[in-house]
Amino acid sequence: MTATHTTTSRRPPLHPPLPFTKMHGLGNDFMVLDATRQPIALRPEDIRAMADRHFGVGFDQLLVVEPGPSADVDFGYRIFNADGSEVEQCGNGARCFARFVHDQRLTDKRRIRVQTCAGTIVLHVTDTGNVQVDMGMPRCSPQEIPFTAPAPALLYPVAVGDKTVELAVVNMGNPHAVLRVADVDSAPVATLGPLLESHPRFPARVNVGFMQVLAPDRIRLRVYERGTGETLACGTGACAAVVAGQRLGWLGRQVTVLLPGGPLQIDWQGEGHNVHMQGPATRVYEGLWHWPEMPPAM
Ligand SMILES: N[C@@H](CCC[C@H](N)C(=O)O)C(=O)O
Repeated sequence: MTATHTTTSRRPPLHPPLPFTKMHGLGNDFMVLDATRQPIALRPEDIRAMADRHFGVGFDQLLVVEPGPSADVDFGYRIFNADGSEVEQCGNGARCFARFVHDQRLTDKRRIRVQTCAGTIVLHVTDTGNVQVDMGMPRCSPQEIPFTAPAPALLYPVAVGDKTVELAVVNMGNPHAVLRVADVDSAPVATLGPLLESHPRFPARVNVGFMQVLAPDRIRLRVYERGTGETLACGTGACAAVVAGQRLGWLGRQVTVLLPGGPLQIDWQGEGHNVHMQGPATRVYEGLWHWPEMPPAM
């Protein structure tokens, strides 16, 4: 999919409506487009218009299903945040992706290999309709996040305004910072989230997770997502929190992550292993996107 650039601010009047499916994974919601049957060209401003919760469809991320770019994968998967930025990975989106390609009869395979900007992931549709995702190997060195630090560590002090917070960093295809808090209900997600998201030590910006450890196999988590704001659930955020918590000795190998939208099961057998996630994927409705008339340039 390539962005189009035009010299006029008005779309051609007969631009056909675009079919889409609205889906969610534990309340992290998506507009899903099928670009396997027709090419779809969107500009960041189109995505922002679609994402608008009052004037558009409203979503946290836009997911685009594309033909597999090579013979060893079944599909391509592109992801855009509500602010129009393209991102490398989306865990809840991956589960909805699997459900979508089944519902649309694009494949009948139970094991689906998908190419993302961050590499290949493998999705497995279970008998119960849940989806298991092999999210690949986490990466934790500062340059892989990317994060500016003098040397690798498990926790980094980071100055934010007049405070210093301690955080772990994990790349799950996309960048995550994880902070441990005593109580997620009172955690400063709305204030610290955006400050860390755009902190100069994270040159590609970052998703910020606030984790409350209830037991070695149970955490609560809220995530302020890069390019979107706080969401009801973040799949890669859940994986990153479990990886960070396990490396720090706080968590075991199988953890239930309680997000505001519901629970995810995360399994990480430790260094050198891939992270596995399991959870639901829900179709909400099918719709047609009618291109808005753009206002004339002022
Ligand atoms: N909601 C997602 C993550 C989406 C991308 C993220 N906002 C980013 O910018 O990296 C998930 O479920 O993983």
